[in-house]
Amino acid sequence: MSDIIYTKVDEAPELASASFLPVIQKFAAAAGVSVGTKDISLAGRILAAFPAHLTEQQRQTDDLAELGQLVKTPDANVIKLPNISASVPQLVAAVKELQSQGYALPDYPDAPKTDAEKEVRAKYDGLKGSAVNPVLREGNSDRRAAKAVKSFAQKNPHRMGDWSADSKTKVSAMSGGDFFSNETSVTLKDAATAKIVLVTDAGETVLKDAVSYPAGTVVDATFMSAAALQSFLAEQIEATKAEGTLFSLHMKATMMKVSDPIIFGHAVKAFLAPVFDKHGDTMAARGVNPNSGLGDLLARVKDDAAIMSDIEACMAARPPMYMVDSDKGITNLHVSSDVIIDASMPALIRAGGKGWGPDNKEHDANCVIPDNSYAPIYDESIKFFKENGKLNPATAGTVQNVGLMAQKAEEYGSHPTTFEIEEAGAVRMILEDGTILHEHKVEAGDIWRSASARMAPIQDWVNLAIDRQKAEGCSAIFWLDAERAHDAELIAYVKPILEAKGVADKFEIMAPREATRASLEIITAGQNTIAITGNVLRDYLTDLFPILELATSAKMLSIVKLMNGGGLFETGAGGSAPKHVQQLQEENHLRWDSLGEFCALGESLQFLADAKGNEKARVLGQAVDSATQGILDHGHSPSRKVGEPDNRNSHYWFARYWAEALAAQNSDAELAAHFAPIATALADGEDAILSELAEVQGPAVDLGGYFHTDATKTSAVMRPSKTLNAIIG
Ligand SMILES: NC(=O)C1=CN([C@@H]2O[C@H](COP(=O)(O)OP(=O)(O)OC[C@H]3O[C@@H](n4cnc5c(N)ncnc54)[C@H](OP(=O)(O)O)[C@@H]3O)[C@@H](O)[C@H]2O)C=CC1
Ligand SMILES: O=C(O)CCC(=O)C(=O)O
Ligand SMILES: [Mg+2]
Repeated sequence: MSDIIYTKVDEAPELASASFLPVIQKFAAAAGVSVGTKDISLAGRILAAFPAHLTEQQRQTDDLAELGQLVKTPDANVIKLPNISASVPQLVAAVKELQSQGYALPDYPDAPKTDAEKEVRAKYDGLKGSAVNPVLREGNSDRRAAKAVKSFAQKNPHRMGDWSADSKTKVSAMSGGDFFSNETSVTLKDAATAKIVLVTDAGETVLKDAVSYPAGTVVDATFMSAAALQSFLAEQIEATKAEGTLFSLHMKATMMKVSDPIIFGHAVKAFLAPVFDKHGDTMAARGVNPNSGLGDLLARVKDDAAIMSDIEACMAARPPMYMVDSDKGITNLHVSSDVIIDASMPALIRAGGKGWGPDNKEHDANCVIPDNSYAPIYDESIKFFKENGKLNPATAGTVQNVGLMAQKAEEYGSHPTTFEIEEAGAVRMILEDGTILHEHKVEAGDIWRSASARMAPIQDWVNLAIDRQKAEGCSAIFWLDAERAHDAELIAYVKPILEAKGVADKFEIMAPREATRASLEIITAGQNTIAITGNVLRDYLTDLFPILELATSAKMLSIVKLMNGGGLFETGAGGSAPKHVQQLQEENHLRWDSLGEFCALGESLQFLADAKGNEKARVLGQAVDSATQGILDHGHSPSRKVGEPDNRNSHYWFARYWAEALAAQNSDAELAAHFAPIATALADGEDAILSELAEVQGPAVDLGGYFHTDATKTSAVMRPSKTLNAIIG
C-alpha cells in the first residue's frame, strides 16, 4: 500500500488531477513518500460491480471496498477528492457511455421482473447517490478555512448580490406531517437488534430484519405523510404564482438517496398534475417515473403530440420555474441531482436572494424545502440579510464546523432503513425482547425512516469540539434543538461531557434557527464561531458559510480524523462542478481551483510525518503551505474566462513555489539540494511554459468520454507544456 492514497474521481477534479498528480508524485518521491491512486469514480465503481460481464482486461478491482477497509486502520492516509453522487439519469448515462466504449454492461432495469434483472438492479442501486463518502467517513468532520485562505478572501472580497428589505424571496416548509414533526427518539441502554415491520389488517410484513446497534446508540424514527406533502406542494405552486416569484425546490437527492428522489417525484407530479390526471396510464406504459425527473419524462413522451401540448399548456399556467440552465431549458425539476440544497441555497442567498428564471433573468424565488428539520437555517439567513443587507466578506469573521459524521451518523446513514409504505397500517420497530421502540401510524405512500447515531462517534465529536474550541478560543455553539426528539438525546450526551471536562461555560446550545442568527451576528461583527452540528447541518453549513465568506466551499480545509487513528483529507466541500468540464471541452479552459487539493496535501504530508516519524514528509508539507500562500499572494488562482490563466497555470506556479520553498529551507540539506535545480528549471522555463499553456486555449477538445475519459487524451489535454513535462517527467 502506498504511503498516501490520492483518489481517482470524475469530472473537473479528475481533470485537475491529470495535471497535478504527476507533480505530487515527483515531489513526494524525493522524500521516499509513495502516492498511489484508488478509483472511486462512478465509471470505475460500475465496472468493478460487473466483472462477469467484462473481459479479463476490462475488469476492475473494487477499490472503494479496499478503501473502506483501509480507513478503519491507523495506516490510512487518504486524500479524497469530490466524486459524482449519481442520480438515476446520471447512472444510466454512465452505463450508456461505457457500453459505447465496448463494455458489455447490462442496461439499468427500469422495472426489473426476473430474478436476474432484480439482481442487476440491486447492484446498480448500490452505486446510486452518495455511495462513496459514507463508506470512507469513519471519523468526524473538521471543516474550516485555513488562515491564509480566509485572510486572502478578506483582502480580495468577492462580489455579493445586494439584498433589499422588500425582496419576495422566502423559504417555505411544511408546518406538520413532515419528518421534523413526526420524529421520536430513544437512546438504547444495551446493545440491541431490531426488526422493522409494517402491521396492516392483513398481518405483519417485515420491512427490515436484524438491524443491530451497540449500547448507547440514539435511534430515531419518523415519517413524512404523502398526503400532507401533496397538499403542501399544491399550495406552494399556487402561492408562488400569486406572489410572482420563481418556484424552486431544494433537496439532497444524492445523500438522501431513498427519501429525497421520492419527494422530488411528488413535486414533478404536483407541477404537472393535470397532465398526470389525463395521461397517467399512457405515461406509465412508457416507463415514466416522476422520481427520475422532468428530463426523463420528456424524453419518454416527446413523440406524443397530445401529451406534449398538454405539458406545454400546463407549464404556461404554472409559475415560472427556477432554472438550472435557462439557455438549454433545463429546469429545477429535470434531474433530481441538478439542484442540491447545500450548494443551491447558498448560491441563491449569495446572489441577494435571486435565482435564474426561464427568461434568462434573475428573480426572487419561493424556496420550497418540504421537511422543516433544517429549512429554518435558510429561512433565518434570508430574514437576517433582508434586515441587515448583504454580508461584507472583507470584514466578516468565519464560521468553522465540527460535524458528527462518523459511522453513517443520523439521516445520512438512513437509506437502508427508509421505506415508501405500500399499504396503510402501523410501522413498528421492535427489539428482540419484544419491546416496541418506535411506532407510527402510516398511510400508503408515506415515507418512513429510522436514523441512528452511535455512542463512540458522539463522544468523539464532543471531544473534537472541545479540542477545536480550545485551539481557537472563540465562540462555540452546539446547533441542537432541545424541543426536537433526536437533539434532546444528543444534548443528554453533550452536557455531562462538557461538565466533566470543566468547559461547559465555553459552549452554548441553541436550536438551528437561533444559532443561525447568532452566528451571522458574530461574523458580521468580525468575530469567529464554531458550529458544532449533526451530519446534515455539517453538510449544509460547510457550503453556506464558505460560499458567503469565500465565494466557494472548494477552498475549505476538510479534515476527517478517523476514529481508528488514520487520516482522511477531503478536498474542499464542493462537488465536481460539471459546468467546468463542459467549458474545458468547448474551449479548453479549466476554471477548477485546486486550492482544496493544495490544503489537503499539506495536511496529509504533515499527518504522515506525525504518524510515521517521517521528517522529510514534514519538510515537504511545510513547503506545500508556502506554495499555497504563494499562489494566493501572487494571484495565481485560475480565472473563469477562456484565454486567461487556468487550473494548469496554477499547478505550474504551485510546483514552482513548492520547489523554491524546498530549495530555500534548511531543515533538510538533501531535499534542498535535490530541489534547487528543479526550482531553477521551473523559473528559467517560465516564459516557455506559460506560452505553451496559453497557446492551447480556445478550440474544443476531446477527452474520449465524460464519465470514463481516455487517459492518454486527457493527459495530453491537461499537460500541454512540453517544457513543464520535461521537468516534471
Ligand atoms: N464530496 C463530494 O464527493 C461531493 C460531491 N458532489 C457531487 O458534485 C457534483 C456537482 O455538485 P454541485 O452541487 O453542483 O456543486 P459544486 O460544488 O460542484 O458546484 C457549485 C459551484 O461552485 C463552484 N465550484 C465548486 N468547486 C469549485 C472549484 N474547485 N473551483 C472553482 N469553482 C468551484 C462552481 O461555480 P461556477 O460554476 O460558478 O464556477 C460550481 O458550479 C454532483 O455530482 C454531486 O453529487 C457534491 C458535493 C460534494
Ligand atoms: O457525498 C455527497 O454526495 C455529498 C457530500 C457533501 O456534500 C458534503 O460532504 O459536503
Ligand atoms: Mg456538502
